[in-house]
Amino acid sequence: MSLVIKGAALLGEQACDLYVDDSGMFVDSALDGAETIDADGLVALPGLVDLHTHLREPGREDAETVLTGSQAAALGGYTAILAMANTSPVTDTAEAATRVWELGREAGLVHVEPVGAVTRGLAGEELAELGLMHRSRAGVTVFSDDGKCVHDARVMRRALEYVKAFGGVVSQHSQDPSLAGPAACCHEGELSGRLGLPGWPGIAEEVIVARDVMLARHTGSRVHVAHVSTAGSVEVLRWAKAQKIDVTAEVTPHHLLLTTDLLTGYDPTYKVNPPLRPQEDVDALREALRDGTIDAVATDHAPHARHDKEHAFVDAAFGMVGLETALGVVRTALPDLSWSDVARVMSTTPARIAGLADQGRPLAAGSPAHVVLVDPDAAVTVDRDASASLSRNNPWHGRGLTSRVVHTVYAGRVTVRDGALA
Ligand SMILES: NC(=O)N[C@@H](CC(=O)O)C(=O)O
Repeated sequence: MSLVIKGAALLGEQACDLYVDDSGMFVDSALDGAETIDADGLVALPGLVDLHTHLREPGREDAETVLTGSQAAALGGYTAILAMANTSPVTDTAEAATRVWELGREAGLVHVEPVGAVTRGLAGEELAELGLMHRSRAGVTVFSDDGKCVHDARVMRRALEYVKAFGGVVSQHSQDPSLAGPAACCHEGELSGRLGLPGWPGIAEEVIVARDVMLARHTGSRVHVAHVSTAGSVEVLRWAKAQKIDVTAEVTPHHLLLTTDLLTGYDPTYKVNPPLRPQEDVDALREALRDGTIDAVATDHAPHARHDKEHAFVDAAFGMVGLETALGVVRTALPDLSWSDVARVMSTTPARIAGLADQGRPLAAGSPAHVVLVDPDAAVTVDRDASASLSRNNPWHGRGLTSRVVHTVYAGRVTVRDGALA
């Protein structure tokens, strides 16, 4: 079915019409019998790309499946997501990666790109089948033990050397386990002491970021820093970029807006890894995203079933859902960010980091038609029960956010129409 998208403001600038042919490509003129989408007053951006999504299939289909995660992604304006490897079983073989890729194609709502584990079983010891995963139909190029840090420097070095051969990248969960162990659950500071919660100090992140930057320089390979959360990590990244070291970084929407004082009520909804930090860190992260020190926004969408989250704070699972709210949170946290900068940090750059040549492309003839149409001024009150995700661990419930995803088009197919799954 061909499409005409009428009157959308491209990247918030001049309004024009976009034409899509029945093969899902943008073309120069309207085709006969095309469906019309009225986009008057809406901003058009290239479909969003998420470098960091946890789908729970296989293993925990009660918390999320590839289909429900894809639905949540489409509702959030995404046309591609990278599915993290910490499923059960772990995505550490070519077969496992291919299966996730196939499930994504069957769901058909966004491109689902499997992330391969760096080490077998995420155990941090032996490298997983990196080359076989890359050569599989899934064509894995991003590798991560996310949820766990590749803490052994020798293993990290070998992984970087290995993936360099085929242009892969290692996305690191930076958490030195000797500085922030398994019990650490709250930013270490005056508040963690007062609440009696085991602290997760910023330095546990920063020492790994610093080490990995040096390993990237030494190997000439590519490191991506997942969910940066501290001002100290930003300083290291700023230095590394000035040295032209091949390192990129992402920040989550929640680390751009929420702070550690939310933990005073011991509500596990706010338990996340890395933890929420003080306002000084939030300010540094915003500044780093504006000036390009941090390259991308990635959701770290981490759905959890109620019975894994509703526990005493120390025992509850880490994580928050975020696909459906990411754009609104970014707009609320950084209202001065231009639409072309939003497109850069939520689509173009993440697509480049993940090597997704079909995504994050200009909205122009010759590109695949992946587009999100946003009402820039809408005020939305988040309702966790109106979500497509199977999980309800939503820290934005009841909060007001600016801007609303109205329509999403993936490969020329309308996946979201008027804010609902098409
Ligand atoms: N980000 C989170 O808080 N949780 C992640 C894994 C992790 O990074 O701990 C998850 O898989 O639930």
